[in-house]
Amino acid sequence: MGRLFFVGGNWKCNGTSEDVKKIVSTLNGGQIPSKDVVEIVVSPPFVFIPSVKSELKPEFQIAAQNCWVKKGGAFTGEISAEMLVNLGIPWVIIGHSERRALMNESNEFVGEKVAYALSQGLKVIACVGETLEERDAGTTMKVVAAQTKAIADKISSWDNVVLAYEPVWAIGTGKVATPAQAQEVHAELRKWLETNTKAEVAASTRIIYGGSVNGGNCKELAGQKDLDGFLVGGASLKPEFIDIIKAAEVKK
Ligand SMILES: O=C[C@H](O)COP(=O)(O)O
Repeated sequence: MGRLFFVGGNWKCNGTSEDVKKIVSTLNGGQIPSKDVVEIVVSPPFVFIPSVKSELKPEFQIAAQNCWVKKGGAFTGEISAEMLVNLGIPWVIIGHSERRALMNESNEFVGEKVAYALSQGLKVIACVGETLEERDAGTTMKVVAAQTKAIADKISSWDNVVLAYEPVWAIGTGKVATPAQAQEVHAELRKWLETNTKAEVAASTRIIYGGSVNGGNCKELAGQKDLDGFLVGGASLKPEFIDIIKAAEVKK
């Protein structure tokens, strides 16, 4: 079976309730390809999830931006996977580089989180990616392989995982990876999955790209063989997110 193009919009820690209303209205008014062409997920900050969920068209699914590593309890400030399931939120982003860097989330911790979220029935957008120093040192593949291995070591199925390759140097910088740079890492990641999991997992797992994707560069990126979609930050707050969703048509 082919890999359904996937576009995620990560709103990060942005917006007021007024901003959110505007984004929702833009998304609801946009002409988007049908569900057999693209799967779309938006990830608002936790506090806005219930209103966005009730107001957005059903073509847009919801992802949380994080969840706790195990069952909820005395963990002040955290949101548990069980709570997301309880609210009918199907997806969660785990291992975003901002959390790895700013909250010191290690590869192992990210692997545990992915496993726990999956065990509760959530689908996971699992993020990996190298820093500029790591790329310059020629260690990109070593870094993303270690991040992917820490996840693979903890899970028994990749069915509900989308792997997001997000080079840290391209996030929020306007410095997008070239289509060739993105394709190279995506192909290597697929090869890693083939060698270290199963050929079927490598063939069916969607590997999406994130890092300064916008309405202007999305089509060429989408044309790359091993690139199965996007995780979009800044541009997911703007009307051009609709154009990025439409890039799925390149794969038809
Ligand atoms: O999760 C999304 C990524 O961090 C990309 O963010 P960006 O599109 O603003 O570079």
